[in-house]
Amino acid sequence: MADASQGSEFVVVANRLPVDLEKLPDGSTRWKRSPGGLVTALEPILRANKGAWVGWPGVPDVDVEPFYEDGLELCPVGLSEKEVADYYEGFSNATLWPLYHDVIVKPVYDRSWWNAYVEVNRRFAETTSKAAAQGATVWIQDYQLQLVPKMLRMLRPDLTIGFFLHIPFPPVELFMQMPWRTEIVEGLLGADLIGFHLPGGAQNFLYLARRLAGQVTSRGTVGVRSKLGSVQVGFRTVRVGAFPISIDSGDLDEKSRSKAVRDRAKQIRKELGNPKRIMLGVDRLDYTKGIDVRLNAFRELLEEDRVDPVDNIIVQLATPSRERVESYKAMRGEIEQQVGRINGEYGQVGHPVVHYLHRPIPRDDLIAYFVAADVMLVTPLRDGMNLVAKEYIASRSDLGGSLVLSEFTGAAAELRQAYLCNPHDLDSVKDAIVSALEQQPEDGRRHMRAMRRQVLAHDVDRWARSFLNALSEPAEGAPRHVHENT
Ligand SMILES: Nc1ncnc2c1ncn2[C@@H]1O[C@H](COP(=O)(O)OP(=O)(O)O)[C@@H](O)[C@H]1O
Ligand SMILES: O=P(O)(O)OC[C@H]1O[C@H](O[C@H]2O[C@H](CO)[C@@H](O)[C@H](O)[C@H]2O)[C@H](O)[C@@H](O)[C@@H]1O
Repeated sequence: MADASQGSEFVVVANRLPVDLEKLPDGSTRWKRSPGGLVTALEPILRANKGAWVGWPGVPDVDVEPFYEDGLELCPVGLSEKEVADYYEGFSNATLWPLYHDVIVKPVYDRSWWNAYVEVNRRFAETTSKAAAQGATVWIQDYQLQLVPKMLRMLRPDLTIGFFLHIPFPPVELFMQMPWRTEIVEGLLGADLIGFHLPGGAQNFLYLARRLAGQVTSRGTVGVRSKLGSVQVGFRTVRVGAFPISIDSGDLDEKSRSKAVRDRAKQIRKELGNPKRIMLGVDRLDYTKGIDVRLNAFRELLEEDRVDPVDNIIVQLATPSRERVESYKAMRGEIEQQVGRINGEYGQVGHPVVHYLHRPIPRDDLIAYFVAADVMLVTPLRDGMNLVAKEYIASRSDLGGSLVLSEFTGAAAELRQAYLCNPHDLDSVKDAIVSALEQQPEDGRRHMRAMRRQVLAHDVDRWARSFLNALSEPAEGAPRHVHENT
């Protein structure tokens, strides 16, 4: 820590540090960038605020002291092999993740996973309590740490505590399945401000806080009364609002104009055999992302002769994710089978129609892929925001390309000029793909210009400032509960 005796004035707390420790075959280790949009969004904010980041170093059974990496102050929370299995893979990603993403796969409710979740949340709260200076601002991130706000408040009542949920907050009918629903709502209510991507999530939470308040009161613990935009917890007011996250759009815009990225984009097209149209998917390999949906839509379009396999190809870049969770293992197998089937039926020797990579791509290379792609395919069944859609738009400084975007992403609330589709309706996805492929250049430029205005004006810095400004306002201040587009 910068000054261990005093702690930091600003602390971000997230399940993962922005870097993961990688163990190499020769036994040595190195730090590499962590996967996912949360890290993409928060890293520039922490750099700008010169704060500390509390998180897990990404591998089990390592004990690392606080350290500096590339100018960031990092405070690791170690997890044992069993805690990774029960807290991260189990309760976070086989219980909460599917429950909060519309139960696309069935959530597993397991008491020993819940116990591990409570224990690890306690450890995060304790580490944060030591890292934060007197009166500091602490910003807790995401579903893995929903109990930390209350635990931290009990340890350090002097702190200002914000919480942001990066995934959808489910409607009451789904959330009520959760055996530990009251504990989770009470955990979140330890914060001064709770942020969601969209007003719908904030409304769902307010409704639940109100509903579960009855149970809390009747059990004789703290009474909670909610109104639009805020919840009264004893003498404290907890504010609840919508803050749609974004990206460092200026940086992507600038990089996309560089000669190096332009040249690499041309080289990518050449490497792919200079097809007429390149469609691109970029995702963590997650069942929420609808990678199977876009592949099915493409296969049917080829089958129906609506798309020519010589002229049109898909590149799917998929970062490995949560590989030991059963539903992720199964999905990987299914997607790889789909890719094999489409290539077997429609590819030529040396000319597949689906190019699939199961690995993370270096950042600059990724921007070059965005620049090279005629159509970006973003088809999640459910997604809190989806930063990839915004990254594609920010990278199209040439006003080229078009975006096929699922209505079930947070990004769809802002990117209204995309070819919107319902991923549960394959015809809708197929029609959106065909419209995007056949888009007239002048229409494309108009759509792209409008979407770029939105993404460039609403960048990650603005997101963080609006959340942190609201957090620093006195609790009596007007409740924030508006999406900037609504
Ligand atoms: N194959 C990949 N290689 C490199 N980066 C990737 C890859 N897939 C996704 N990413 C990055 O990870 C982040 C994903 O964020 P987002 O779309 O919000 O979804 P999530 O956080 O659920 O993974 C983006 O910054 C994106 O560029
Ligand atoms: O840490 P992992 O288990 O490897 O997962 C990576 C991250 O995935 C999720 O990202 C979400 O945050 C994005 C930014 O707000 C948002 O655009 C996206 O819709 C979400 O899915 C997860 O919420 C993070 O905690 C993970 O770090």
